[in-house]
Amino acid sequence: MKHYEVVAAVFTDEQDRIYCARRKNDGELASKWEFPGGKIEAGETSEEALIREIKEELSADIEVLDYITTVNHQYTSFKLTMHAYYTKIKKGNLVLSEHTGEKWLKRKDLMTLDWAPADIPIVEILMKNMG
Ligand SMILES: Nc1nc2c([nH]c(=O)n2[C@H]2C[C@H](O)[C@@H](COP(=O)(O)OP(=O)(O)OP(=O)(O)O)O2)c(=O)[nH]1
Repeated sequence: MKHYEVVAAVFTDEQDRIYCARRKNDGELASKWEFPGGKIEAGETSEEALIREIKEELSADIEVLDYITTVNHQYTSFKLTMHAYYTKIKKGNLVLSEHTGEKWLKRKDLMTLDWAPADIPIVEILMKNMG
């Protein structure tokens, strides 16, 4: 069984809305919503991986802020360990290239999306931390 170690970015805007991105329509997680990010490569720290992935996927330079949580999830065809961090855009806007949709949602509305199952514990934490 494959085991992926992944990092995920939680962006908030000035109204404390959270950035959500929809995956492509293929594979086990087709069209599910997620936090942007991806697999950590050999020799990278979580922070380096997150900065690289967001540059690749969304063409933005970011800063990694507070650690949120780590989720372990067993999918049908692979096992996932995912570390989530609050992040901030340093330069540029988020420009979609690999995702098929994006939304900025208030924390209380996060559960209206069809999330990748591994994201549910992160969404629950984000909803509990409502100011
Ligand atoms: N980036 C990200 N990946 C997530 C989340 N939730 C979740 O289950 N995943 C899964 C989907 C993928 O299997 C893996 C992330 O790796 P990835 O984004 O590099 O994977 P991928 O399958 O889209 O890309 P690839 O390896 O085929 O190029 O983690 C999430 O919130 N963000």
